[in-house]
Amino acid sequence: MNTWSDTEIVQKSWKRCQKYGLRPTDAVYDSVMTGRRLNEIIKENETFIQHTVRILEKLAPYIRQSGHIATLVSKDGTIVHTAGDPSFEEQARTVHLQVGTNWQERRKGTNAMGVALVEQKPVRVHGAQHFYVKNRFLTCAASPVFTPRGELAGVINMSGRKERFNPLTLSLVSMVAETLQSRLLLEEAQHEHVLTVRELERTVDFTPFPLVSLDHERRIIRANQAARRLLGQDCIGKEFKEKKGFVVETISDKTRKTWRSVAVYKRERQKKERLYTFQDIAGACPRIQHVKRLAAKAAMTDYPILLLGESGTGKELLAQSIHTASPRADRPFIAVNCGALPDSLLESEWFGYERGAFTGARREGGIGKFEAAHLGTIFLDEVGDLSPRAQVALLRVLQEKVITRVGGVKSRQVDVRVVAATNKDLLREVKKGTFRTDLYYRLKGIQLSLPPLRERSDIIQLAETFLEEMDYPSARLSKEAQEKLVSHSWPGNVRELKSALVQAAFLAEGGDIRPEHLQFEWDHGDDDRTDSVPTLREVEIAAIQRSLKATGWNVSRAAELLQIGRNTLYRKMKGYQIEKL
Ligand SMILES: Nc1ncnc2c1ncn2[C@@H]1O[C@H](COP(=O)(O)OP(=O)(O)OP(=O)(O)O)[C@@H](O)[C@H]1O
Repeated sequence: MNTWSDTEIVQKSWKRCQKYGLRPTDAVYDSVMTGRRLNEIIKENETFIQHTVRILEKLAPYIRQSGHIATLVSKDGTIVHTAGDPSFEEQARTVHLQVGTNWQERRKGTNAMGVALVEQKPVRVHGAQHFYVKNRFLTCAASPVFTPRGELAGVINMSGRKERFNPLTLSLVSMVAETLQSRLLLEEAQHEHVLTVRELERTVDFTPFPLVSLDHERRIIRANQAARRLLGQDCIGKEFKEKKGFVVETISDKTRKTWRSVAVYKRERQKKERLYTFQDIAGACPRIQHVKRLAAKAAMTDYPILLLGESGTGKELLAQSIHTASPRADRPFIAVNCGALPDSLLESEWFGYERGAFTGARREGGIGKFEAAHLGTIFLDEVGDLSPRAQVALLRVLQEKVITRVGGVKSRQVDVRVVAATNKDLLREVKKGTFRTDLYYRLKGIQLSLPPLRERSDIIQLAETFLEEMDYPSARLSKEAQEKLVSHSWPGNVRELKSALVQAAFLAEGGDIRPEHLQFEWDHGDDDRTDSVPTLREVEIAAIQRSLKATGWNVSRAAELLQIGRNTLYRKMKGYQIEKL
């Protein structure tokens, strides 16, 4: 700061003082604040004072030798701390250069502390530049201090007798001010850091995925609740041992010198496109084991297989597993939904069509399901729902092993292995005359029946296996939840079980699954009134319509909501004549 600008700043200050009505020769009115009010101000400036004390301690020998005292001033002008030459302190008191006095320009006229508060820059006021005559024995230099957010925190000042003037004092107060600012900034950064860590800890505790932070020696420094449940409540500080499902990722700072790791629980999701194998069929129940054994044997033959079982018992899963275990494994597996097909589309869908076969047909013609399955396996799902016409068509292709595309004349050989499935009692349909006897025997080379879930002895193990495979690995079944699972009637079988567990694991938020987390679609409790009971048909129609409306008529998603198979839904829609308007 040069003398010229000092002079200019001082002149401006004098003008302000005159405007306030101050006169240089007047007695200065000082009220020295003490007691509670002073304590309050000191408390407000606590951090500021603590940092100043530490810095001034280092400068104490110089300040003492220079015959000055240093003062720290709050942003409202009150001196909140002093340090320096005791011999000068006494004289300083004559003008109340002491803790508790306010040195605002308005009160004490032009002075370095007051002017620095107004101008918010470093300033020197020497001897006669002071407005009040009484203060003219002083030489003072002051610098403002700002908070990390750029707000004025106060002023640091050094005052001495004018004979002890030293041009470097202004630089010194500026340096002290800068050091103070750095300390305030550092402290704020530390606070921020602590807050960020706490915020992070709270947030990660709410995620059901286990998350662990490790130091550079792979010791656990943080673990969320889900991880603590998995690794033990006392895992902090212990060495992290590789655990199945955890993937460790290393994080380093910019210098690449400091680093730590996070261990995230990531169970690889099954690839959707992959066909199921026998390994995917979970269950320790002797009945399911028996079916698996027979199916594995049957896979090696070329006999047709008929799978029987309620909806959601795993018929398609078993059909795919038979294919993948068979010599045809590297050939196509084509699934055909027999219930979903109107008679008018049957032939073109199954046998294909030649170009120009019908209006709207693709130019190049289309390949049918049987041709697509050539040398592989065709899975005829919901085969019990075939119309009489479709039954005839199927019987023919099974007998002759040739197909003719719609609009074509050429016969084509097809070599397919047939696996059919139904949730109907096919023999009863045969007896009723709704299913052809000859077709029944064609399909029933080897018959396998899948047990309904309520008759299986491994519901709990099955549920635990599914939970393990899910994205909520820490969810465990409480005793009471296990009892609820076992006593449920499982109309939707394994599909319903899976869906109920996804919902339960989600509701449990990483904790144990309790009975109230298990919600079954048809579980509405007891209602004793008989007059308002809707018929099952009404309930079904309403549920189907609601699910279709909710999913914008996406049949697959509606079926998921209803926890029934897509095929079953199609069948029900057909039966109840539910159509999109
Ligand atoms: N034993 C099992 N192990 C693992 N998952 C199973 C098992 N049984 C069934 N599932 C699962 O249950 C769901 C329903 O199985 P799938 O579609 O094979 O039944 P479905 O009997 O063909 O049903 P629908 O007759 O309604 O078509 C699928 O998600 C399947 O993976």
